[in-house]
Amino acid sequence: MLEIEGIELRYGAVKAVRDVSLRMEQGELVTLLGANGAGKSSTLKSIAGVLKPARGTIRLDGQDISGLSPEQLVRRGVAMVPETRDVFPDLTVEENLQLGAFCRRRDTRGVAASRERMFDLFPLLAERTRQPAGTLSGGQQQQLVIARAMMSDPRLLLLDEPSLGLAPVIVDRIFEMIVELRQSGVTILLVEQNATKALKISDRSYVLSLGRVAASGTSDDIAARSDLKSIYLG
Ligand SMILES: Nc1ncnc2c1ncn2[C@@H]1O[C@H](COP(=O)(O)OP(=O)(O)OP(=O)(O)O)[C@@H](O)[C@H]1O
Repeated sequence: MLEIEGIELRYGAVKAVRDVSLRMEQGELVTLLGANGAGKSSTLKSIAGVLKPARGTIRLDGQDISGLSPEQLVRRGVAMVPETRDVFPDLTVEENLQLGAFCRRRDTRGVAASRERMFDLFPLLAERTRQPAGTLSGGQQQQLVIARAMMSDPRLLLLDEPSLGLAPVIVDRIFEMIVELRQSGVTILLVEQNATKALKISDRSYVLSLGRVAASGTSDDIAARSDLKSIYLG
């Protein structure tokens, strides 16, 4: 479904990613691990069209998508939940969710079905539809940004550090929700500092170091390699 070949990503003179290649099959849950600054977020941003590769290609279903805008990519089924977890604080939970469906406004039935699906998965949001999103707790806001991304009915969901800064009990719930989303058929690329938990729920993993792939394999194999821990734990 997704093939990244030899991408280089830059912020001006800074090379954030030097040479990353990765592949994902439809329905897989893949984790990207790496210390701070390894290039994980930049890789996600390039798939979502936020950062254009200076070199290399990104293909979705065999088509080169490296020049497309974030909006074009949402229409092609790619949604990203950035690390910044930014809700629209003055808008209600309901309004935040509806904004996630901006690219399928005419599909009223489909949007209503997605909304019901998200309320099943995130019952806390169903109880708070009229509440301004800025008044939700951190864990609730994380649920809202995942649900908002899911309102575009993506086939590929990019999740950047969904557990960051949350209490352990909430982190467990977020991980359960990721597993439920995956079971519903969404392909997921997950960036996580919480390596132990991420390796437990994912099929395969890539370990990034200084903008390159240092190792890749099944998550069980990566978890068993003690030599990699110092690389991804920093
Ligand atoms: N907006 C930016 N401008 C300049 N340099 C940046 C910018 N964003 C990231 N970088 C640099 O690019 C490199 C890779 O950053 P990136 O955020 O992709 O890493 P990461 O693995 O996601 O780390 P973290 O967990 O800290 O987010 C780092 O050296 C970082 O300082």
